[in-house]
Amino acid sequence: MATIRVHELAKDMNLSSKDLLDKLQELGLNMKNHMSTIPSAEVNRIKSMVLNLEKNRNNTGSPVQPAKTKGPEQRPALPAEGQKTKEPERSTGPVKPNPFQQQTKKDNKPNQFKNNQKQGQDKSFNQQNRPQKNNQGQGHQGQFTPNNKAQQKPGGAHQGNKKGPNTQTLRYNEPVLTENVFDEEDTLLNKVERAVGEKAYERGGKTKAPARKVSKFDDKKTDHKKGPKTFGKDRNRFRQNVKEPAPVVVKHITLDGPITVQEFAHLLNKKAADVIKKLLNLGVLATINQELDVETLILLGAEFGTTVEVKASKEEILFAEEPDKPEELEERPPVVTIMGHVDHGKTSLLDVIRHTNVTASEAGGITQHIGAYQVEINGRKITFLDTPGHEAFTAMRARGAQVTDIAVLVVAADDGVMPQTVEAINHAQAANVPIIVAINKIDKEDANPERVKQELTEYGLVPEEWGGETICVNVSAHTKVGLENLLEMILLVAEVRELKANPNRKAKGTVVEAKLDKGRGPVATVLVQNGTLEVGDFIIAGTTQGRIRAMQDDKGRRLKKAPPSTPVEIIGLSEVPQAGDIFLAVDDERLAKQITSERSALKREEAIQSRGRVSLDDLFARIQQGEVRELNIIIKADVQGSIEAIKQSLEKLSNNEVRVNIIHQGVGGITETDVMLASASNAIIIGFNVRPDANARKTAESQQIDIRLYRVIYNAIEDVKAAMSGLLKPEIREVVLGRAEVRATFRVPKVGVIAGCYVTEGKIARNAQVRVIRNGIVVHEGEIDSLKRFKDDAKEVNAGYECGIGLARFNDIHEGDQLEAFTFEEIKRELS
Ligand SMILES: Nc1nc2c(ncn2[C@@H]2O[C@H](COP(=O)(O)OP(=O)(O)OP(=O)(O)O)[C@@H](O)[C@H]2O)c(=O)[nH]1
Repeated sequence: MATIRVHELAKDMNLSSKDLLDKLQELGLNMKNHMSTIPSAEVNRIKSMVLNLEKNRNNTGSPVQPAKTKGPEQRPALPAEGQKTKEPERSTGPVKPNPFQQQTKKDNKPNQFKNNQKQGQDKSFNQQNRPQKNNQGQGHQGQFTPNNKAQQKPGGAHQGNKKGPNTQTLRYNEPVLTENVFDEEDTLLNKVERAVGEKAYERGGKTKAPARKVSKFDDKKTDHKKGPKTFGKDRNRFRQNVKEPAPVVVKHITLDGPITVQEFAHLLNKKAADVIKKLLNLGVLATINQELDVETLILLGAEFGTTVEVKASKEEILFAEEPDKPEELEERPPVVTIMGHVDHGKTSLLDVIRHTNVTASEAGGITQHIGAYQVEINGRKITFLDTPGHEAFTAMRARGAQVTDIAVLVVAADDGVMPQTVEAINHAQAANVPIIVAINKIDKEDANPERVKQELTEYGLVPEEWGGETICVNVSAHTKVGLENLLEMILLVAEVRELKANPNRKAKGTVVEAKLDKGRGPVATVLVQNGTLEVGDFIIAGTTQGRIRAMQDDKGRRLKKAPPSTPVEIIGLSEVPQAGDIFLAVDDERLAKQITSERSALKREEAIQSRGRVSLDDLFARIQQGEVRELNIIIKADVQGSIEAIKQSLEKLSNNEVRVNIIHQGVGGITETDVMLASASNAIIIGFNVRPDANARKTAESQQIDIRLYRVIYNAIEDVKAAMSGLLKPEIREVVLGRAEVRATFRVPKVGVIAGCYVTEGKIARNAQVRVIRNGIVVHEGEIDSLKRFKDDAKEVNAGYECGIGLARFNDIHEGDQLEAFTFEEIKRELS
């Protein structure tokens, strides 16, 4: 279940986390701190509750809004029970009247509220009054009227006025019913609110209404409107239950993270079987030792009338710092990445920009390679990232760091749009980064910038002069023509984007490059993205930490401070971090060390997250749950024609529930870059007559990317179609046994060609199927005819050994080919 943190919601609502927390507190929602989680499904509802709270406050004159007279300053009106401070763990906070109920129909409110209205005001009434009842803990005969809520506050006996179902008093006196009234919209928030109410009720009321007994009726949809029969029956049952000794009900649990069913049952003071039963009601099938994620625990706790709070890790608290206020933000230089096809002039362009602008302003300045550098144009700075564009995008984005503000796409005017140009466009578009096209080499005779522009339109980049939005600049890295214009355009785009950061806070940024230097130890080039990094700061980056001993910029100058958008080389870290790691300056060393040790826990979380990756196997279920609205696909194939055919057929599969997006396509084998893009964009990869290389396979495995390989286009389309409609049944799955490299070939008379191979991975088994891969493309698939170690037949040959392989009915084996042995495995379909 997706959740959102309080601070994120606060940011979204343009409030400080503290303000929002106060408001939530006021609404009786027990959020402990800005890292507390709110289920996404409740966000809209909470928003409207908070907004209504504001509205009601402003609306002070209205006589029909008694709740506003009970603002936070009126809290003492509620009984000031000592427990609140004595037992913070068990306290659910002051329970305030819910302004929710003061909505009028014309209010623009979420469905939830509309339903509340439909179901009767009793719900809001209960929400409002039960706590009050508890607070007073005295008999109350239910003289409640909407205009007299303030006077009603002290009320709260358990014997109700049963004059009729339409009197709020009646409902007020029937806590059992309140459980059922919410059935239709029994969301987590409702449950939490109820838990809040019940807790208060229990503390103040003379009867300890056992939440467990109440929950007995949970599954019954007891709608009081249906008639008094059910109502009375349940009430009687409730009364009987009241006489029993109340079980110890745990009202609040604080957890550090996920725990098992058994552990949770123990904390709840319940039998594990009861917990498993409740889980079943929630649609979760779990065993006693199964670990439950925090969202499930919160939901489960609510089922038992227990609020579950999950403590944010130190790291979470640290990373989720208060958002900057608009007045604290200052303009920062744009961070630019240069991308493009091989040999189109990226390096030349970067070099000429750097040298022209560096040497001009820094006579004799030494430029050194630190993976990023800054240039100054008309007093304004631009930061260039010197890493290959797609790496900057995918590697860093895959780690959650978005560093680039603008992508400069270099296209050679004499060559036009090429495969890597398209790849670069796809990467930038997937990252939502604006593209400026630099049409390079215009000094060449056969340069044809107009043709380049024409070609670009096919990829959605329509030049400005043709009525589009893409800035295209003609340049030459050789003659330096157009360079200034290009830089000005970068600044223009930066200005439009209003790139800002707060220099007056602790630094946060991304590691761009890192290496181990013999003399200096771990050296990292980092890009400061917010705040100011200073010598002496203690930073953490990935799983490493350390105090910055020295900093220098791309010109080799020692720096004491690095403001936002500055790339600097730092020394002082204990280990080499990874490019793409987010770094953060922290206040003390102890905390930093604690946090790096907490990273392992975070890794576990990442593993859980990667389980959330899209795969064809569970696509349907996830579409049904509303988790997947778009199916991102990367297509790699042996020829362009196949790509087009697959693309068109797949795009046609889009329906109302899910849209099929081909985010990248290309001719050739599946590479690590494809997998990284899939990882960053949560895509699946479809390979047609191509294979992933070793790195791609490893990365796909670790990132849990679904790679589907096909030899028949129809099968690919059918699989996606079946997955989208929940009919996919991959009973048989291919298992790769190993790979061998062909080092030599021998023609044996009457036998055919024998490949002298070296097994590089896994094993080659005699009875396996084998495919011949040449430059990432499958050229043959068939059976092994012979497998020999020296002169002897072998059943299988393991990695690290040489062998001779003959293929059945196939002799066109070349030196350098890869032979991949595979077999098929039956997969038992799990019931879903
Ligand atoms: N005539 C001309 N040649 C250029 C220009 N820019 C680059 N070249 C030449 O094009 C070739 C490739 O340039 P690079 O800068 O290495 O291209 P690249 O895109 O960085 O190439 P990779 O690093 O291999 O991806 C070199 O021989 C450059 O001299 C230009 O503006 N005009």
